[in-house]
Amino acid sequence: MSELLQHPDEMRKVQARRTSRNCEPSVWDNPLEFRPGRFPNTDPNNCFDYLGNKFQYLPFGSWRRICAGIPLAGRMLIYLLASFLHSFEWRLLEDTKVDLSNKFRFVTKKVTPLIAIPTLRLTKLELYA
Ligand code: HEM
Repeated sequence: MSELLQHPDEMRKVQARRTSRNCEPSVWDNPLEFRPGRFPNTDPNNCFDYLGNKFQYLPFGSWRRICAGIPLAGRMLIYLLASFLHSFEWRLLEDTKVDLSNKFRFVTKKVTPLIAIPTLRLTKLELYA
């Protein structure tokens, strides 16, 4: 990855150069590659913390209006995902190909919605209560 951008003026320049696919190779190493492992902040040298200090990655906003729910979201999202994976088998509709392309609007959305079908995998219905 190229050098980090930390100043708002630098970030504005980057935003101005952004392509319609919302990717910036000078900031992100191979930005179109699906590589979720680049985000977790387990490595102290990793710049991708989400606390609003690094302007190339602001999923919760920054500064005065930064998301008030970061601590809750940080804990709950993992729990929610783990519960979904633990409690259900997931499959796609027949002949579905996963399309990871996105459209950049106010929020980034998938071009093709992904329909995933859950089926129960726990042994007792009470466990879903
Ligand atoms: C993955 C989950 C979440 C994401 C990605 C997210 C993202 C954001 C973003 C981008 C903002 C706007 C920041 C700005 O204006 O600069 C925001 C604001 C806010 N979020 Fe979240 N949020 C999440 C979960 C939550 C949760 C769980 C809560 C509360 C339980 C919450 C409460 C708030 C509040 C109250 C604001 C307004 C803060 C203000 O304007 O002062 N968020 N969030």
